[in-house]
Parts: sequence; C-alpha cells; structure tokens
Amino acid sequence: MFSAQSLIPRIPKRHALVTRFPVHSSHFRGCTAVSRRQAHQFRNMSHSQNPQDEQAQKGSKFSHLPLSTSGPLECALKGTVLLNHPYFNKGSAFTKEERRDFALHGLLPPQIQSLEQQVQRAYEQYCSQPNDLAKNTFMTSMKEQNEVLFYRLLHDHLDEMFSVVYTPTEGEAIQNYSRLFRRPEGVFLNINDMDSVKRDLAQWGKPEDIDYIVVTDGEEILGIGDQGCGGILISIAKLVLMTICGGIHPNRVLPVVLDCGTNNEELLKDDLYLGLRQKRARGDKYDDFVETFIKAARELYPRAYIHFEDFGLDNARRLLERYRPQMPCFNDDVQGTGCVTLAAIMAGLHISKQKLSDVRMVVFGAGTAGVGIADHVRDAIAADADISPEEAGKQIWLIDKPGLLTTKSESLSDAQKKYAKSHDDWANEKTDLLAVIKEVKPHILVGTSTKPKSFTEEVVREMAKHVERPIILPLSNPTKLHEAVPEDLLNWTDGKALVATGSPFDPVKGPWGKDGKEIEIDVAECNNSVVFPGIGLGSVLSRANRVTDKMLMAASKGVAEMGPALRDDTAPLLPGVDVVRDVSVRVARRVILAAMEEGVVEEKDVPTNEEDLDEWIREQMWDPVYRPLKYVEGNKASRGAKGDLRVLGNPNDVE
Ligand SMILES: NC(=O)C1=CN([C@@H]2O[C@H](COP(=O)(O)OP(=O)(O)OC[C@H]3O[C@@H](n4cnc5c(N)ncnc54)[C@H](O)[C@@H]3O)[C@@H](O)[C@H]2O)C=CC1
Ligand SMILES: CC(=O)C(=O)O
Ligand SMILES: [Mg+2]
Repeated sequence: MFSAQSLIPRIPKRHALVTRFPVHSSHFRGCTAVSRRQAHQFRNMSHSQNPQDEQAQKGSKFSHLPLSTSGPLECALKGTVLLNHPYFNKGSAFTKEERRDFALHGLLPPQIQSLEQQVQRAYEQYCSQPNDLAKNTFMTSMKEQNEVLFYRLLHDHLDEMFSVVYTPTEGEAIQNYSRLFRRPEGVFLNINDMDSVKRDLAQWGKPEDIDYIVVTDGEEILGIGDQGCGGILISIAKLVLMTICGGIHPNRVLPVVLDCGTNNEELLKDDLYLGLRQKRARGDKYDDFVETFIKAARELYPRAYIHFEDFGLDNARRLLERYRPQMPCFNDDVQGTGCVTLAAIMAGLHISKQKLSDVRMVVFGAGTAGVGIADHVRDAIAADADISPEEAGKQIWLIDKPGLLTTKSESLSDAQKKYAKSHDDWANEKTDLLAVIKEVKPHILVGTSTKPKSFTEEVVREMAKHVERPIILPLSNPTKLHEAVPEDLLNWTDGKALVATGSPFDPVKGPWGKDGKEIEIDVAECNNSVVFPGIGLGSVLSRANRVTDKMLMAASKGVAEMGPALRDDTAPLLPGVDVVRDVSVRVARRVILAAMEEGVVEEKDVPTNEEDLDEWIREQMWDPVYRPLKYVEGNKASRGAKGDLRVLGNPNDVE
C-alpha cells in the first residue's frame, strides 16, 4: 500500500521545502536557491510575458483578455527547489528540454510521462487508500506536491471525489486537523497579535496578485460546530471548488482563518491542538480583529473578492451587513445557500406547476442558512407577485428550537424578527414542526437545523396530505445530520416528494413510475457549492465592486435553468458535478449581466453580447494542464515579467 507521504520527493537537506508561499516568507529561510526577493518575483513569473500572443495561440477572437491562462510560464526555480514547488512541479512529466534547462538530471527517473499517465497512477494510489479520510489526506498531500496533477485528478474523477475533498469527508478532516497536520497551508491570523495582521497578509503578493479570499473564524463549520483554527481547511476546500468548478486560478487565491480562540472544550483540552488555547473573543475585540483583517486585505489586495464562510450565527449576518455596502463580499452560508435553495425550489415548482407567488414555505432551523434562504425566497416571491418583501415574508414560517418564531419569542435577531408571526394568532396553538405543518400546509419544507431525523414520517405524511408534490429540502450537513434521507421521503410520499439534500446521496429506486413500474430517482445535492463558484467567477472577471441582490437573484435563475428536472420530472432538481463548469459559466454570465445593469462593473473589456460573454468567461478559466516552462534568471524576470493574469488595461501596469 502506498502512503501519501512517500510521494514527497526526497530532497537534499540544505534545501527547504517550498510550498505555496508568502512572498517574503520564513519558508524561504535557509533555502539557498531562492532569495526572499526572488520569492516575490516567482508569483509574477508564473505568468507569461505576452497575453496577446497567447490569445493568438488559443485562437481567441478577443483582442485583449484581462486574464489569460495558457502559454509558457517563466520560472527561475531549478533542481529540487523546483520539484518541491507545487505550482511549477511536473514530476515525471518534465520534458527532456526542461530537465536540461532546470537542472533536473539525476533527480527524476528517466521515463517521461504524460499528465494522463500520472493521473492513472495517482488514481490507483487514491483507490488503494483504506477509507475516505485517508483519501482526503492523500489528496491534500497531492495538492502540496503538484497542483496541476491534483486538479486534473480531481477533474477526471469529480463525481467520485467531490464528497472526499468537500462535505462530508472534509468535515472529518477538519475535526482531526491538529492530528493529521503535516504542512501548513493558508494564512493564520492571530487575535492576540493584531498589529501583525497586515504584515502577515502582505506576504502573499502584490496588489493585483490576489483575486479571491475565503475567510472563516472557524466557529460554525459545516454543521460540526466550533473547530477553531482547523477552520483553515474549509477556506482551502472552498477555494479548491472555486478552481475546479469556477476556473479561478489556484495561485491567485488566499485561504484565511481568523483565530479568535475556540469554545470547543475538546480542542481546548487537546495537547496537540494547534490553535489559540483560549475562549473565543467576543464584542469589541472580535470586531476590531475582523475590521483589521478587512482593512488590511482591502489595502493590500484591492481587487480581491472576499468570501465569508462558516462564521457563527451572531456574526455571519452582522459582518455581511456591515461590509456588503463597501466592497465585493459574500457570505456563502447566508447568500450562497439562499441562491441554490431558491434554484431548487424554482425547479421543483416547474414540476409541480405552481407559481412562486403562491407558495408557503416552512424553514426548520432559523440560523445563518435558514434565514438566508428565507430572505432570498422572500425577495423572489415579492418580485414574482409584485408585492413588498414584508408582504412576501408572510408566506414564510421559521421554526427554531422553541418552536415557531412569534412576536413573543425570546431574543430574536433583527433578521429573524421580520418573520415572527403574531403571538395572538398562535397563542392557543402548538408551535412544533408537526403543528405548524398542519396549520400552514406548506408547499416547501427546508431543513437547516442540524437536527437529524426531525422530518419524521408523521410530519412528511401530513405535508403530503395537503400538496400534490411537496418540495422537501433537508440541507443540514454532514450527511448524518440530515433532517431526513431521500429514501424515506420518497417512500412516505409514494415518490411524490421533490427532494434535494445538503450532501450527496445515492439514487433511490421505487415503484413510482407509470402503472407502478420501478424507477430510479436521482436526488440533487442542494449545496451552495453549486452556485458560489459562478457568482465568484462573474464578480472577479467583471471586477464588480459590489455583490448586489439582483446579481444573486440572477445566479439562482442561472442554476435553475440548468436543472435536469426542467426536461424530465424524475431527474434531479439541480445540475450535478458532471456539468459543474458549464453551470459556473452560466451563473457567471447571469451575474455579470446583472452587475452591468446595476452599474457595479469596473472591468472595461466585458463584452455586452451574451454569446461573446460566455466565450470571454471560458477563456479566462484556469484548466489543469501543464504549460511549458521557460527558464529566466530571477533579476531578468523581475524586469520583464508581466502577470498573464493581470489586467493590462492600465498602461502603468505594463513595465
Ligand atoms: N446545503 C448547504 O449548502 C448548506 C448547509 N448548511 C447546513 O445547515 C445547517 C445549519 O447551518 P447554519 O445555519 O450555518 O448554522 P446555525 O447554527 O447558524 O443555525 C442552526 C439553527 O438551527 C437551530 N436548531 C438547532 N437545533 C434545533 C432543533 N432541534 N429544532 C429547531 N431548530 C434547531 C439553531 O438554534 C440555529 O438557529 C448545518 O448543518 C450546515 O452544515 C449550511 C450552509 C449551507
Ligand atoms: C455547505 C456549507 O457551506 C455548510 O454546510 O456550511
Ligand atoms: Mg458553510
């Protein structure tokens, strides 16, 4: 059996390992082949000199593309340092000329292999891992060694590997972060050292080098709660999806964890825990820390889009509301989940032949995701029915631990208050889920409660009594926290329920076809991963300076129109991973068009014609292929290197 570790090449001791690096990082201390200054240049040298030549090579019709993703890469690394750089390393695929020019002789076995052969070998190694967590660790290791191979392997086996590099297995990896830790990746910011935040962030590049930042404070990870600094892995996982699904260049992203302590007692007691061993900071200190991070990120990387992930209930929405009016930022749990859930609902209503304006929806679990979904669906109802959002909110009922949210419920947040029902109307009623279902007769039931099995047979049968095709979306992750599983939902409703789930499930068979014929129903995964890559891609390419509600609504429509259920009512409500890049292009197109209408686009070269727009988007998406390497000396490259991914519109940007 192979161990992931055995894939890391042995290197002479005097060379430090170079991973995805901060540009004047201590990673480079003791690295004889790479000076700190050179390190700064390498990020830029990873881009080719003349994007327009490349466009000619690709046969592009665009005279100028802001980001180009093909053509030779300039590289000043040689020998073992090059082999240990995941972005440049090609392992056994280095060509004869590259082996000569980059001093690789004697460091590689003689056979020169193709990327396809490497993928074949890597896949065999992957399959030989004993369980999903070991597979996840193998993939992490692969990413640290050779990014192109990692992404190509993932690309070629995405359907099989999605749940290993993302939920649910990534959740397990996060819970075990301090035990599985081998090598750091990402930015660890420390609340006890706020003065260093800007310095720590500044190591990662020049202002134009970073397009996309995912930041978490680790408080509410994927339904598994407070994971402290292990939350860095959710930032990394979301960025992997950003690259594989949205084509964002893997060297132009930054995963960040804001370490504010943790309230997870197990971690606090664990000697191996790697994060700050203190209770979570709250109040002014926490806010100052977030503000310091945001200010530094904006100053250092003014073009970067900031994606908030898995913040705790108290902070997620508050931070989003504070920063949204000032910059392109997005909270995936609030907005991404809202967008994808609305898309699933739209596809479901297409089958049930109902209008959005007429629906009643119950959301079980009125936290970050639940209220985010409620808001997005409320706005869509309001637009469809041409009524105010307040009026539309009357069609939505939120339930949390104590039951239905009413005007007498204690300690409601402002966001929840908008949905609180009159206490007088409910004073003599029970307000648990079953009672609310009986009373409200909803068309849609959403679960974001983390309470497994809460959609009981009784609840589901009650719902199905009143509506022909109930739309039921148990979204809590990971899999074991789902409010119900598809098999039960379909069995309890004679195959009538229109179901999508937060994590992937196998298709379900049952006698629900014409004349009792057995059919297989493929249930869609309703996860924000379907939509956030396209929203991010559209925002980054158009350099949108805000992410507006209209852009988000457009994203939902983009996903819904690609739902297989629109063409076949036994097909999944949402598109699957097999078409994930097409979905991202569609969503990005919709988002850019909406951003144009909103006047928030800053990129000058965005085509206005829809067909051109698709091509323009696709040409700027990064693909996992090896690009030829061209050796340049550090200094020379520093004068001439022009980022192939940079906007060249500004003459000052061209040296
Ligand atoms: N499928 C997807 O794309 C997404 C799924 N999620 C999942 O949704 C779940 C919730 O996530 P967040 O909203 O971020 O967490 P959260 O902690 O903000 O919200 C959970 C809410 O459920 C409530 N709750 C807990 N037990 C309950 C019970 N027995 N009855 C009724 N309500 C109960 C809590 O009081 C809280 O208000 C998690 O499992 C998460 O993984 C979150 C974001 C996206
Ligand atoms: C999917 C996701 O973002 C979550 O479960 O938190
Ligand atoms: Mg999340």
